Amino acid sequence: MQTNVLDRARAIERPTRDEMLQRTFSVQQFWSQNKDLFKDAWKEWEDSTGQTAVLDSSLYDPKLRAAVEQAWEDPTKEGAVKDLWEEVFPGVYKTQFFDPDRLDVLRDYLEGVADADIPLRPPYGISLNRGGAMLDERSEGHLGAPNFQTFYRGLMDAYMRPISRLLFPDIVGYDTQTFGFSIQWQANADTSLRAHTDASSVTLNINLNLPGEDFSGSGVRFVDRDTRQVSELTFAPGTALIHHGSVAHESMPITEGERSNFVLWLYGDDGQVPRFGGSETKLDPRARWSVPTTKGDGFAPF
Ligand SMILES: O=C(O)CCC(=O)C(=O)O
Ligand SMILES: [Fe+2]
Repeated sequence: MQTNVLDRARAIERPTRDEMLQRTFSVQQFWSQNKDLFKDAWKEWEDSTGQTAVLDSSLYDPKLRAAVEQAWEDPTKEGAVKDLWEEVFPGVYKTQFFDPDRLDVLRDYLEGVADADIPLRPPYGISLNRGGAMLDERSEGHLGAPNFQTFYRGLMDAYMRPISRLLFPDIVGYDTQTFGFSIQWQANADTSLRAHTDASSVTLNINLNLPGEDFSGSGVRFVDRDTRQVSELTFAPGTALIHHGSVAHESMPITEGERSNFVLWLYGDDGQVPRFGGSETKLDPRARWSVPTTKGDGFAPF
């Protein structure tokens, strides 16, 4: 009997939590063998469910969006983008990234994604985050819905890369490749993450909590390698932190409620990241506000 790809994807037997936690070879095989099926299923899901939520630029904070759009039109005005970021710890900047009043659109969409019941691969980097999903098309089991992928691409190309180049000039040239995942911290489930650095040039960490969707704990503690200064930073709905992947950080335990974030990475071809204390390329603003022609290399850090 002929069944459609969506039904086939939904019916497929999935790896157990235990297998995922143990990272058995069969789990890896599951994602690689069903790659094309899941890709087709996401397309069919989007077409057949008449997804009405449109993920577009209206999700961004209006001030950030206006400044970024102006910089794309006239890169000499990029200073207005930089001015929106506050250095809240040495080498860590914060801004209002998404509009808190529009976040429900994104969250409703992500709920629809979960309800689609197409297998999604949780990030198993430093520790398995069972409520999260891989976002970049380089990752097997990623959120492959075309509408989401268009939004994600715009976020990386139109926002993250030029902003990163502006705040961290040394990452220029180490920014061709994109990677991303969502995470969810929840009391009594996945609650924290030990101190680590990211294998990225730059990490953009955006909070997706809705206004009033409160949580306790779950700050991110940063450590300055020169001074050993330690600060715990907290997220309000739609705010983002951006930092070199080399800045050590640790997610403190969540004790109440939930916290959802997008964690987005840039790095160079072959996983290259800038050398600490390396030289900075002087870039013409026009070069900063551009998209590299290099293709994704298909390599996934985890
Ligand atoms: O808890 C956070 O928001 C940070 C997560 C993080 O550092 C990571 O997933 O690499
Ligand atoms: Fe991290």
